[in-house]
Amino acid sequence: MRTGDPHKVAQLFEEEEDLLRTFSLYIDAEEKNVERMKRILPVLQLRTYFDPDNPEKTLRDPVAAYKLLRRVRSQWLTIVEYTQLSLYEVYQNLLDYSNIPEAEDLDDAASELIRLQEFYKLYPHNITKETSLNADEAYHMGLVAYDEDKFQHAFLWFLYSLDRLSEYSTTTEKKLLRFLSSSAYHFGSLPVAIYFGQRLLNLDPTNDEVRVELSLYKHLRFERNSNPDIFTLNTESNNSYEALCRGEVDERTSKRQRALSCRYSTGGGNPRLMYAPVKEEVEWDEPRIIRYHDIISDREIEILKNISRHQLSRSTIRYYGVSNIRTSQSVFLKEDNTVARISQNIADITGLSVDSADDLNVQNYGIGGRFEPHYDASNTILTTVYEHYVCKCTFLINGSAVFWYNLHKHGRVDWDTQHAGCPVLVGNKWVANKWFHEFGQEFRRPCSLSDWE
Ligand SMILES: O=C(O)CCC(=O)C(=O)O
Ligand SMILES: [Fe+2]
Repeated sequence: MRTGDPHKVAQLFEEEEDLLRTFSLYIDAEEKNVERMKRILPVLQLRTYFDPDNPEKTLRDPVAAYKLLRRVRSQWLTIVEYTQLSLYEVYQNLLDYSNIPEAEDLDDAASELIRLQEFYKLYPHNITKETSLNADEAYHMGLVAYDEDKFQHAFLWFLYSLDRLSEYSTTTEKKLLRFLSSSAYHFGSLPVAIYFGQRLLNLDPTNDEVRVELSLYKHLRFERNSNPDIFTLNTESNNSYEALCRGEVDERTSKRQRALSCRYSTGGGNPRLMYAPVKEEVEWDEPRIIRYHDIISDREIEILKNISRHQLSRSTIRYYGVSNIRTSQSVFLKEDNTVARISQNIADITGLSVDSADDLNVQNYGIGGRFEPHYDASNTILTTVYEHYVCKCTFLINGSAVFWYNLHKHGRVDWDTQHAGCPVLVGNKWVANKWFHEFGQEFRRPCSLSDWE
């Protein structure tokens, strides 16, 4: 179960409510049953009282034996009847059918959080500003990071946990110190490993294992000269996609952007746009990326979301199917009034024919949802209508669309059109894509033999 799937998370809320409600019903039913059983017990006891027999007599007297047999059988039947009224089994079945997160689901959710932390270079205190974690929860985060060999993140989570340790915590200072020391060691930060190892030894002086480890770390300290700073996340970027998502746009980009322009466009004199020209902004020169502002209203966005919500299924990518490269849910919408109006609007603005285009594709990304760098082109031209989207050139703008050609006029792929959907950090993101095909545009975007177009 991914926490990034908004639908599943909403379901879990219902599940939690059901669980507590049925538990309360079950307790009421059991309580009634226990009362009933308590009432029948003295009745059964009374029968033996009024019908006393001693063992020797019963052994001698066949009538007494017969009466005893009858009585015991009747008691047994009563007990069976009363205990069968218990709802225990029914309730157990109910529990079996409920969709409760498994231990692996918790690990997956923690793992997703850690991925986001890595991606956006977030410390535990950054990611827990809104919702803090207690010592046990933070300890679990640390364990998952540790298992994935992400020792710096593990260390920072164990430290966070240590800070929040209380009398209610299940995890202990000893456990945390042990993991802090060991994470620091694996990260290569020996002085820190020694510091926490020493603290642990002070707390637990008879622990020989710790003593041995500590002397190993001390020994190694003199052999190794680099001691990376485990407290500070490395913000130097090695991956431009991640850096762009974090908003670390370089100076060159912003200079280039300042030169770009903004205007009202009528789509080359399209009558439908004469009185309501569209705000057109050139956001990038090569490839030419144009943003159309306010081309979809909040109301239309709501309609698209409502139509799509129940039809969404996990997005796929060509040749791979379902993949972690693209973790959204999506649907190609059949034309209804709103969808048709949006398509027509896109056609008017771009001057392209929508007849050969794909249906409007609506995508929803939950927390952590992303589409890693890719090309859309296999003879397509892309328009994206979106909410909450960070692209190469700019930040999210609700209700606007960006447009670019994935293909040169000479028909080959423009390799500069690689793009991505950054992992969602809070809330969820909706976008809509309209992919045009090269065929059908012969007269609107004629091809060219020039290598420069
Ligand atoms: O979700 C995004 O922001 C990008 C979507 C995209 O590139 C695609 O679906 O091809
Ligand atoms: Fe794409």
